[in-house]
Amino acid sequence: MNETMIVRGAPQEYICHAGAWNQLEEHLLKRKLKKVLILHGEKSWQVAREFFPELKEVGCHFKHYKNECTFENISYFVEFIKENDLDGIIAIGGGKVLDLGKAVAADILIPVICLPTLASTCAAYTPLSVIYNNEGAMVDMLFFSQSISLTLVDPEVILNSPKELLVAGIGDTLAKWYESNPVISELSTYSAEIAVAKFAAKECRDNLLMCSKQALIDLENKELTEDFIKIVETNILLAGMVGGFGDKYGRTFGAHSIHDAMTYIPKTKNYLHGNKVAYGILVQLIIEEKLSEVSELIPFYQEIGLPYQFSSLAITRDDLDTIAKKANEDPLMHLLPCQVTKEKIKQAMLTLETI
Ligand SMILES: NC(=O)c1ccc[n+]([C@@H]2O[C@H](COP(=O)([O-])OP(=O)(O)OC[C@H]3O[C@@H](n4cnc5c(N)ncnc54)[C@H](O)[C@@H]3O)[C@@H](O)[C@H]2O)c1
Ligand SMILES: [Zn+2]
Repeated sequence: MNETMIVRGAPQEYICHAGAWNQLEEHLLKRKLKKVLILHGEKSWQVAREFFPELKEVGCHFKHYKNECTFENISYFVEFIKENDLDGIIAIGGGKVLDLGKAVAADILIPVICLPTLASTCAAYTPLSVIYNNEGAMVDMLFFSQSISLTLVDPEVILNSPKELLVAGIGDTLAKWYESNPVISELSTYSAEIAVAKFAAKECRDNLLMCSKQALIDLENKELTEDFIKIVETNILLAGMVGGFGDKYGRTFGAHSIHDAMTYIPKTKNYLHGNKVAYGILVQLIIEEKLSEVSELIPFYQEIGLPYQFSSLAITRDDLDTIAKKANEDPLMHLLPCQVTKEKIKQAMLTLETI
């Protein structure tokens, strides 16, 4: 293997423990930040505000964002920061608000501090943002040359998040292994970067299969346990490492191609990203003729409530041709080391229905 790979960094500092947010002001002062924008979502702030520490020496401008992480929102907050002469951003909430905070900070090269309120994505780890338009369609993905300055994960805050978002995060993170492994396995030798990505992807799968059930019970009982913290860190930190180190070998392949194709069926809009990706993992495994892995995963899906049949995602047989066609048009689908056709994709979805 002789190709250039880019390792995209972790946050400059990543700290995860109960009460981690309480040291926020110390971290701001260490960074010589004096006046910051506190960017938050609406629903997430209802949960986050009771955990957010009082800042005595640092000036704060609280603003909540609306809609999506759009280019318009990025420009709006860039201007707001310039007008108010602010020197840093604290982004609090789910993946969308963290992505917005990172994109604004990267545009004017000021530090961004991420305080996740969900463990549904690795957005609190990665130096990249997914950009949408106002209608909610994804339009771009921006990679930044600056890392997040600090990620403060307080698992106690995440213990107050909705169960279905953690389940979806588990589905999305599970794909890290099932998508990267077939592509990495094709390489006769691989670099140190890919070795780290592969290790992280395997840890993701092993932790999720081992600890998810208990972590979801703990979430329901609001009990901060080792299993719960393990799942939080798996979805945020380990998931981020797969893409961060694996570069194009750690990105999204088959399962996400199925997900993306499903987004062309409007009635699936209300189903969470991670749920559709989880379904896509099973379709991908059938295309790869790994039926024993499908049989191993289905009891896990049943246990934690991930969908394994298209009917659970409001899809009917009439939609299968569209999904198969769209997925087959995605070049990433064809990075899988087996022949993929639209007939094979459709047949995989039909086979899954019978398992
Ligand atoms: N940058 C990256 O590396 C990366 C990776 C994966 C996904 N993403 C992006 O992340 C976004 C998805 O993120 P998400 O799944 O976190 O969803 P989200 O940010 O849309 O949040 C989902 C909903 O949950 C609410 N919420 C947040 N915290 C809450 C809490 N504690 N309690 C109750 N409600 C709460 C939010 O207000 C929102 O309504 C997408 O835009 C996706 O493209 C980015
Ligand atoms: Zn995903």
